[in-house]
Amino acid sequence: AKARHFRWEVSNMFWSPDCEEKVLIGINGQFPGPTIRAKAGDTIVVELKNGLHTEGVVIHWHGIRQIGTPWADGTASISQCAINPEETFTYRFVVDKPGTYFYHGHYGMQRAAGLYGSLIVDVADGEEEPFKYDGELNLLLSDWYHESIYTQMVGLSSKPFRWIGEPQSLLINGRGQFNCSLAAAHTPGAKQCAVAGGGNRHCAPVILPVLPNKTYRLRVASTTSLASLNLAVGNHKLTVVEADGNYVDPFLVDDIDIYSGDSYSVLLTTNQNPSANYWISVGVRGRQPKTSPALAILNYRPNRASNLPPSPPPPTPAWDDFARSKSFTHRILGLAGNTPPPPAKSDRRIELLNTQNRMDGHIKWSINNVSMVLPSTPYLGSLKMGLKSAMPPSSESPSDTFGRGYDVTRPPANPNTTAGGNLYVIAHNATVDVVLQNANALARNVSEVHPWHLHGHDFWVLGYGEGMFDEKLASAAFNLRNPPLRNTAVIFPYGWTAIRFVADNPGVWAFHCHIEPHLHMGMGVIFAEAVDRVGELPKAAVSCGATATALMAGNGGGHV
Ligand SMILES: O=C1O[C@H]([C@@H](O)CO)C(O)=C1O
Repeated sequence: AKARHFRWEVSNMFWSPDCEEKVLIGINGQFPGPTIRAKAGDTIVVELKNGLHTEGVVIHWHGIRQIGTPWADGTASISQCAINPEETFTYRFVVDKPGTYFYHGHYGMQRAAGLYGSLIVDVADGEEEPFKYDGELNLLLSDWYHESIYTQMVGLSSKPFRWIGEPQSLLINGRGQFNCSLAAAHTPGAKQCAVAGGGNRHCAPVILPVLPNKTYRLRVASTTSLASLNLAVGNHKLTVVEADGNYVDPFLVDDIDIYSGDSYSVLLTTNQNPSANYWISVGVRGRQPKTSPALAILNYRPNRASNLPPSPPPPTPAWDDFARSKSFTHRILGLAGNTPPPPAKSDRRIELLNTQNRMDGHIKWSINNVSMVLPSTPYLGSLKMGLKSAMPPSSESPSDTFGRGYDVTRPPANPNTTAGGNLYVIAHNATVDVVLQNANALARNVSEVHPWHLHGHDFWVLGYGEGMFDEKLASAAFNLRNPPLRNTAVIFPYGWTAIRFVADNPGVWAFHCHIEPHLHMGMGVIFAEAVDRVGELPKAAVSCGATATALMAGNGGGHV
């Protein structure tokens, strides 16, 4: 294992991800940010300079558990103080497990401003993947808005509420096509996009060169702000082998659904007519699509990349065919002999009702009727140093359950909600079940998809169900034999999802809907786990707010 050093500077820059020029957040002049490639067991060291001039920044290493380094998780207000303009913070952490990961901003809505990139961990020397392939291709998927994140955030907290709407473009490796289609020949009324991006290097479509009769590992991750996606490759089937940095029991599909926060590896064999190229198409699912699919070209060499595929791009399944989405999701299972089974019993069950609510004329998302707000002093420091005053309003223990009388099939009878910290204190090494219960939103006959992401852990997905969670029926149906390990799990409209994790990683960890505006509107909770066991905190992680004041007064108590 070795240490891999990176020196990065985050800055705003002009960029044209879909050929329309906007300002986004890049790293070292690149968008998406540089790809980190490492081997399992390596230590990653990123010296991150904030070149944004007027706002803080942090970076979260999505899917990396940060075992023993909770201060490097990169969550503002939770694991560290945001890095001030012109200052540098050093992230140092071990990537202990091979897999397909990514990193992204976790302060305000900076992820949606383009602050993201890929993080790929190969097996350690001498180890082997449980499948074979000849080559590898990487696709980082995102969605893109033409309004700035500042306009979006003001809208979300305005009275009346202004929703961000659907994205203008979908991006593959940061490249999209707005107002035109690469496949205009097959898309009535569409204007043909220039194949090379009309000379604009930012939006030239992604070309993936392959050789015939080989097997490729396609790594796919989604860091969308809102969109749930579906990816298909014309004429080719896909074998799913990895989800969120964990191997799965391989299964063959025509296409994959991918929610924000998910990552997959799929194997693709180039066994089609070698004289043609093929489309890779990424479209919207789960919400009424108003965004054109993003297209990339699977380029069978030695064909020219500019030879557009002769057949139409594979269609995205109907956005509201949830039965199809569920059957895909239910097929994801742990790999026998590789994925450890979950503990047979849990010590605690936390049931979280997800509702859309009103608060003083604003629209919010609430968990057990409390909409999450974050404190000005990050939790990891304030809890470690015992500073109660640093907590957000009404951070008294939130509830482990919600009233079973709640009707999840209808808009809330009383939509009023309050703000709070949603801070759950979890005992060291406890086995915890979390049941995420979906419900009807404010509008009638609307219940949305929410992908929930847990920091600091992988969890087993024990099961999915429809309607109100029923303890007796559900726990009998839990899959304790071969559930998949993941870090992100979706709740389907009007349904519930049950997960299990072991609290074996002291720290303060966010657990939240990965849809950027939903988190911004309060859709999350915090798990504070055995903070007394956390090692000495780097000073830079606590040099703000009440922890800075305590340190100046000499009350650090040896915690930093
Ligand atoms: O949080 C959301 O708000 C809107 C809508 O519910 C209210 O305008 C929407 O589609 C969301 O996902």
